[in-house]
Amino acid sequence: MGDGIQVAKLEEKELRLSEDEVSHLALDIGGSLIKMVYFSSSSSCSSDDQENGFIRDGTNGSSGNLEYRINSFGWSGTTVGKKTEGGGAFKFADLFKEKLGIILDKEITLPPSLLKVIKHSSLWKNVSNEWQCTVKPLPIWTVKNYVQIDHKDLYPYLLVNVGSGVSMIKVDGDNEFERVSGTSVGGGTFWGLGKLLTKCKSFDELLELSHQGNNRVIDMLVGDIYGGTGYSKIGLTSTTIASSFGKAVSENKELEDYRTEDVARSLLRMISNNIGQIAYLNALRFGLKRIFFGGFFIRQSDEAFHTIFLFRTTYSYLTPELSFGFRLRLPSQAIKYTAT
Ligand SMILES: Nc1ncnc2c1ncn2[C@@H]1O[C@H](COP(=O)(O)OP(=O)(O)OP(=O)(O)O)[C@@H](O)[C@H]1O
Ligand SMILES: CC(C)(CO)[C@@H](O)C(=O)NCCC(=O)O
Repeated sequence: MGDGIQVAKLEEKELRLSEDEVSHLALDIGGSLIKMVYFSSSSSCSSDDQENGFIRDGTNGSSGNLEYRINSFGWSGTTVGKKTEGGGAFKFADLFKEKLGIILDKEITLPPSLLKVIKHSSLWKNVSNEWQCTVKPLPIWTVKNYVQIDHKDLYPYLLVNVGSGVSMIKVDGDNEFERVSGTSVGGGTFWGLGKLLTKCKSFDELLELSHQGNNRVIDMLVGDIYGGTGYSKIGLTSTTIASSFGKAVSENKELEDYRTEDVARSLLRMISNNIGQIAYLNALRFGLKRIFFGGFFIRQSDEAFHTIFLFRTTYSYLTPELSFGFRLRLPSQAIKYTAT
């Protein structure tokens, strides 16, 4: 049996791997999450994964308590190929060496690894132009299409990696790229601020809460300012958010008086909108026609991605030629949202 790719769930449990089981190990130690992939000869993974050469789902523990995890790591292989990415590969290199006797082969995730992923043909190979489905419950963005990406017409594009923070990279060719922008208001902001505001214990809980909320309870909308008319003259709709959390200014309420669901929803919309806007402006800045979004923040949340896409639909009259909103969800396909 050939090598298989295993995705390990670190969770809160100790993970024990032996050299016999693992031929290669790769870690991506980010600001919020550790992603781990290992190649095993005793494979029980699906043929699909082996064929694609990608992991199906690599969400693992948070990187906050990595020191504890390294100390309790039962594996001490030295001959295994060990590849690490992300800022943590640098930060924790000494700890890996001291505690585990492992010298890390470091690579900065952004952008070389991600670029390889985008270029990799298997990412797009099952993509169909015809496939469509209805996205609920968001009436404006009702159609999403899987799209075929022409590899010969890939560049230039903007890569927006939404992790703890957000990096925006202009990619001009196979190995030609430049980090052109970023924002500290990203996935870590949603998780961190959301935790403080709602007392949620986990990201999943916070995300789930946000799906049940109504942002209009706290956000000030254009219609709240203009009333029924007038806003169309400045190219806005009554439901566009004029000011995130703006209603809280004039209402005589404390945080506890708002439903945590609504707080979480406003936060998600605020952060996603901001990312959409900055991505959009950077695409305009460099005349880029295509934007890819990656990172675990949008991977996990359709709502976040929809909100980013909404930004595009709101301002589509400005740049009709811009293809906005290709989502990277490994190993599945790119999804393009189309306004109806
Ligand atoms: N199960 C999850 N647990 C925690 N955060 C999650 C989860 N799923 C998605 N996220 C979101 O993904 C973000 C982390 O994304 P990602 O793993 O791409 O970045 P990172 O590599 O940790 O950070 P960076 O690249 O900025 O160093 C979190 O801040 C959170 O918003
Ligand atoms: C620091 C990184 C690159 C770590 O991946 C990321 O979290 C990021 O791009 N933060 C935003 C930094 C800024 O541009 O303000």
